[in-house]
Amino acid sequence: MSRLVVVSNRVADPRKTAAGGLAVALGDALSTNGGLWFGWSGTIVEGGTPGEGDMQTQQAGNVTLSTVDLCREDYDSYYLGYSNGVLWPVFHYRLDLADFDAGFIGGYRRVNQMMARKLMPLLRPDDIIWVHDYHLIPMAAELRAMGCRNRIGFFLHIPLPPPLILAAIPQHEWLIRSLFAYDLVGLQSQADVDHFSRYVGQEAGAETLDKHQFRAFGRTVHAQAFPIGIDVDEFAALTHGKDAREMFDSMKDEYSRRRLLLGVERLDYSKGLPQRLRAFRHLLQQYPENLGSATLIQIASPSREALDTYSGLRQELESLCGSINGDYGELDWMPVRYIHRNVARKRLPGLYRVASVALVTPLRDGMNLVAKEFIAAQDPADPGVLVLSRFAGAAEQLKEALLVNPYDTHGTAESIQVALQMPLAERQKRHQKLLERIRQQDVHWWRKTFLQTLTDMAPG
Ligand SMILES: O=P(O)(O)OC[C@H]1O[C@H](O[C@H]2O[C@H](CO)[C@@H](O)[C@H](O)[C@H]2O)[C@H](O)[C@@H](O)[C@@H]1O
Ligand SMILES: O=c1ccn([C@@H]2O[C@H](COP(=O)(O)OP(=O)(O)O)[C@@H](O)[C@H]2O)c(=O)[nH]1
Repeated sequence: MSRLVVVSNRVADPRKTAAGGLAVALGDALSTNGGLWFGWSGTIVEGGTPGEGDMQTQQAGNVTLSTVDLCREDYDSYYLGYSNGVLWPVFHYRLDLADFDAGFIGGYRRVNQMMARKLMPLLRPDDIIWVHDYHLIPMAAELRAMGCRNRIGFFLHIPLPPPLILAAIPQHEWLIRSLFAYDLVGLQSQADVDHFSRYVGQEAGAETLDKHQFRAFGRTVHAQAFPIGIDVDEFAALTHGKDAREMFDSMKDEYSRRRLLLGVERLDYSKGLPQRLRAFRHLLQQYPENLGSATLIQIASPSREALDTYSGLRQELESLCGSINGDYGELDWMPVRYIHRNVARKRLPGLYRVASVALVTPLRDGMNLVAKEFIAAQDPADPGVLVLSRFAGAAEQLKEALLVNPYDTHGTAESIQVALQMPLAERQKRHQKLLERIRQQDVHWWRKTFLQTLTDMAPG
């Protein structure tokens, strides 16, 4: 059997819990059959040389972790600058937040070249290589230029926007041409595949060979949706673990008297947090029976804080939470409990299970694993209700959630009220169907279908 080599910006010990959907899913994918996980170490070296970085290797069970340090200049231009200052906002349809500083692209290319140079000697001829996410789009092209003939697949964890939004990136043509160095390109949703198909047709004159095969730049690439999932059984088991039980026991008394609404995410502008808080304020104003009862716990874990857009968002959010508590709070009840810290993943199931309603209302999201974790953690006899943005990748699958438009404050507040009032029989029916869906396409399905499709392909 071929060895699996996973390449991603974030690398995490699969035996430990990690925040961020990508690290969690890849840890799971690798620990099934073992392999090599290669990427950034998370270390930033002050005063180091651009394009250079020390490499460390360690063994974590059956997974070898090989990671490379980045110098400050590379981190600033590759990670903060191009990946999270250009690609992240544009791919999430936020041209207004992009910083098209011409200096960033040099660092992005330099780090991709360095990563390819460091990875090349570690590769064996029959390795299957699986590259992840927007940080590393040119990785296959760099490896091919160094003579790599292995099968290489790519998975984009974030949305792919429509052609005219993508075309705002000065290097859009080069980025998409780079994707044709892969044998297989995986996307989260059918909407993303449609955008890819339209882009390559309109901007690159690609020939569509069949619904998955596109020919351009002298190469054929296979592009298909592989919606990422979670390990449902592992997550359900976590729900009965010591940490989750402690969390559940400490909360259940209070929330048997009140109603808990829950939001869990990185503090990111793609997650629609200010819009959600405005909808919650509207709920309290419009449906006063919720006063003294409905409580929103909002966990917003720190993320990419060196970028101004993220620190500005934090201020906006804190001001909104403060004003809702100031306007509606009582001595014995505060409507919003806001936590700007990461909560350990093993404790989250206890919180999910106490909640009557989960608010997963991103403005755009590649998938959103929190939505799936919430479903997995519910008690089927008395399940909570998922309020889900129609703009999350997960909405293509989770049709029995209450789908909302997060830009519509009134409509979202009304749906939250419907969720709070939903009769038990309807909650059970919706939950049963949602659970079936996340079981059908879980993280094992995701790994197996992607890798089987890649393995079955003749190397290009
Ligand atoms: O590595 P960070 O900069 O700290 O950010 C964390 C991760 O955020 C993004 O996650 C995405 O992947 C999830 C799993 O497929 C998906 O459910 C979610 O919708 C995406 O936002 C990012 O794509 C990862 O590269 C980051 O590691
Ligand atoms: O305080 C937190 C916040 C989030 N997460 C985990 O981080 C992942 C977030 O993945 P998602 O796909 O929802 O969004 P992303 O952050 O990857 O954009 C999920 O597994 C969450 O359980 C966590 O462990 N602690």
